[in-house]
Amino acid sequence: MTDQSPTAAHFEARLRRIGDERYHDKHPFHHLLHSGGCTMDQVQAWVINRYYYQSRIPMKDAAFLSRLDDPKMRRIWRSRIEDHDGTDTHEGGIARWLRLAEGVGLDPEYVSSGVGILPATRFAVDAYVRFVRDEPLLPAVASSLTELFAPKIHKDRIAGLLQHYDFANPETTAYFQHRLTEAPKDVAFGLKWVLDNAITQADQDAAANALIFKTEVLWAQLDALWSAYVEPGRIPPGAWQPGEGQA
Ligand SMILES: O=C(O)c1cc(C(=O)O)c2c(n1)C(=O)C(=O)c1cc(C(=O)O)[nH]c1-2
Repeated sequence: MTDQSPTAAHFEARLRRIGDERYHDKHPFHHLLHSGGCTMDQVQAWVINRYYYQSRIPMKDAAFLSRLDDPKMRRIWRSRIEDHDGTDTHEGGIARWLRLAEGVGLDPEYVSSGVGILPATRFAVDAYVRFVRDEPLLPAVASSLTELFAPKIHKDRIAGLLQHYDFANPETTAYFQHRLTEAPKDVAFGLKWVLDNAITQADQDAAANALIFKTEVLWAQLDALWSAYVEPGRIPPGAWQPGEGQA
């Protein structure tokens, strides 16, 4: 925590508590994945579905950017889009995710087509894009603050994948390695902005509720994955069937 008023410190602690209680690092699917317990079908299902989240992140950031009238804030925020889409000289997160897809045996064209995404994943991710597009700026920024809690899960994931799965190597885990520097940069700006702009109790409640909403967007995706591909293994009509989309 930085130098701040007691009210801001109290509010920041409230936001961090939401992560302690609700972030998706506590979901059993992540425990299964990071401890080496996933079958390759389950890993592939995760890579396919999580790609949909990845692919929508720069779209939600573009929607957010279009609402900003401050050029300084637009300049800061647009780096998030470049982190995912890349630039002429730097590869972005989407390309890195597709290398992970290839590494686990999937056809990257199948993965990027969006075919076979679980319905609940699509609904949750689309709800996040709409939330950021339509809600006031304060909750829109606050909803990105789950990234406060992401570096720990990315570190756990890199270590867990490297230890337990043959497909894991510096190339296939590069996506997570890059997020270790990208996410803290984003969140340093986002957290300060939220703390500076959430003045009233109603503002703070709106920001906290936005963060809770986002933890639910993440949790719902893993619940969907679990029910389709772990237990009871009920794959919804139209969703990916193991064996489809192979490289
Ligand atoms: O692997 C993860 O657990 C995880 C979580 C989150 C998150 O907390 O929303 C993001 C990411 N990864 C991520 O890689 C990423 O680029 C990202 C962007 C955002 C966002 O809300 O703008 N969250 C996340």
